Amino acid sequence: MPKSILAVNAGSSSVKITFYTFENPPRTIADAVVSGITAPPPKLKYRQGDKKHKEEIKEKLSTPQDAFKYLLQRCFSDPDLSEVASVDDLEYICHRVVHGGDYREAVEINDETFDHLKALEDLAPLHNFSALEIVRLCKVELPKVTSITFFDSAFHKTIPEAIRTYPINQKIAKANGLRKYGFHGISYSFILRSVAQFLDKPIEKTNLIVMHIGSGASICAIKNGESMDTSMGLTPLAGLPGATRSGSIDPSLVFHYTNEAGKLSPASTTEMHISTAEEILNKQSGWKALTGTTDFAEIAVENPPSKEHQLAFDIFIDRILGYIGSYYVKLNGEVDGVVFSGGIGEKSALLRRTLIHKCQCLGLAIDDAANDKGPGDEETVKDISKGSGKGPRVLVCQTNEQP
Ligand SMILES: Nc1ncnc2c1ncn2[C@@H]1O[C@H](COP(=O)(O)OP(=O)(O)O)[C@@H](O)[C@H]1O
Ligand SMILES: CC(=O)OP(=O)(O)O
Ligand SMILES: [Mg+2]
Repeated sequence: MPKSILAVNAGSSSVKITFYTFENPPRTIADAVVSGITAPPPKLKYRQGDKKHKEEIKEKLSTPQDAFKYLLQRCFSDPDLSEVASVDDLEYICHRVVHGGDYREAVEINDETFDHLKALEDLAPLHNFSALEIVRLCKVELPKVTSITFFDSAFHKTIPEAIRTYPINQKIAKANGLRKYGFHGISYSFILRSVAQFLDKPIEKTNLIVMHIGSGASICAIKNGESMDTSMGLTPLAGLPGATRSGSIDPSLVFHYTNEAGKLSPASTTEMHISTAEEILNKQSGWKALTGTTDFAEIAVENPPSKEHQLAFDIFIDRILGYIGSYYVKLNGEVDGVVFSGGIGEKSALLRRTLIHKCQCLGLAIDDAANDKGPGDEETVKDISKGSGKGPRVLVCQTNEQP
């Protein structure tokens, strides 16, 4: 039987896997996702051709590794999924790894590259740890299958020096790799390809402002088909707030918040070192700190249940607006499209409407009916703009972060 490719994406609140045929172009065989790992009970969604299935998971799955094992087990034991009945049916496993440091392209995992990625973990412990644990699990439990890691940061290798450099001592910056890397790049490159095709423009002539807004949220300015700026930085903490992340704040704030900022947080393990400051700003901030929920669907509602919910919504809108304005200017007003993607961007008509109404001065407008309807299941890109077709299009893109 022909072999398959397994793609894995361990996000902050979900693990998604997709099986593809090993051919060019690959065809999707099945995909499955466990979501709600940080807001139990976890939920399973499964799709194979026309067959769709949703359920609440009874088992306790508290880590992405648990979720990955659960997903693999489910798929291998599904009698309808005869193409992938066991490990022997897999040719490659492609892993999404958030932080690739100076790697500009994908790499095959061997002892040397794995060790290099482990060393990088200090820069992004909260984001690389889960994915690398899954890479390690595959190395040990599925040793015959080649693992390839694809990096979120690689798409942003084109960001110019003046944008990627922090104004700090450059000797220290270079020695410690302290610069803007940027993330969500697998998603941005999928969106760029899909939107350029939708607009019938060559990729290298396409200029976009793209929002990838989910539990982790970022925004990217794409000029002539290349990333020119993005809101995340050295780590995914910078820029927009998220489910549990503060986003950009005054860096001094953390020393006023606690005098233990530099100490190791209790969440650290022998393998993963996180400072108390990183723990607070990455895990105890964002919507969760403001409202108690990590689920933006409870916040983005017409009549929010509390004024804190309204405040969380208003803060998010304010921060996104700041970047749209800045990127519009950096792109010299030559913008083909403003694109919404990620769990919130794809599903919240209210957020899209609120935001675009505040961007009228840039010539952006949406068709309320098209916006309320959102994209259909099989629709990768949907145009929700109003008007003659002049000025930037407002689009929703159902992104695919599977490497
Ligand atoms: N209808 C909705 N309105 C607003 N937010 C939503 C809606 N549906 C899902 N979301 C939010 O999308 C986020 C998850 O986005 P996703 O991109 O899948 O996350 P991750 O960063 O884990 O990959 C969650 O905060 C979820 O609450
Ligand atoms: C880079 C990042 O923030 O990823 P996620 O959205 O999966 O948390
Ligand atoms: Mg995500």
